[in-house]
Amino acid sequence: MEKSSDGPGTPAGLDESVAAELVALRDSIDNIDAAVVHMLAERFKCTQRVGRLKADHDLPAADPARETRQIERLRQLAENAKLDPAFAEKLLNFIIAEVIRHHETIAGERLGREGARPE
Ligand SMILES: O=C(O)C(=O)C[C@]1(C(=O)O)C=C[C@@H](O)C=C1
Repeated sequence: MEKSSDGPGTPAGLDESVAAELVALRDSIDNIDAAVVHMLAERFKCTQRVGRLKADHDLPAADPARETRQIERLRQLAENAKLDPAFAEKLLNFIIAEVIRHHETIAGERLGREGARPE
């Protein structure tokens, strides 16, 4: 049987059909990862606008009631999609924590500019 000895990232000595399947699966993973990055970039564009809106109107960075609804909704979506709901919740919390950090930075920058402004 033919053995694959090269190919980027495929172990030497791997059966060719196995190597081909691995490459095909990794192609799909790369496409999915690219989609995730683009989706996240779009989400952060939205949340940066939310952050500016909140800073302009003196609203708190975090909205725990909204987060509770998002987590409930995402857990349900995950369950329907056969994805571990606990993982979905952890991922959303991770993203939201970063968003809140951005909101706080924006609010801090606004405050800094106001403080520097002559009365
Ligand atoms: O919807 C908001 O108020 C946001 O600031 C966005 C967002 C989110 O990333 O989804 C982030 C922080 C809030 O606690 C809730 C939700």
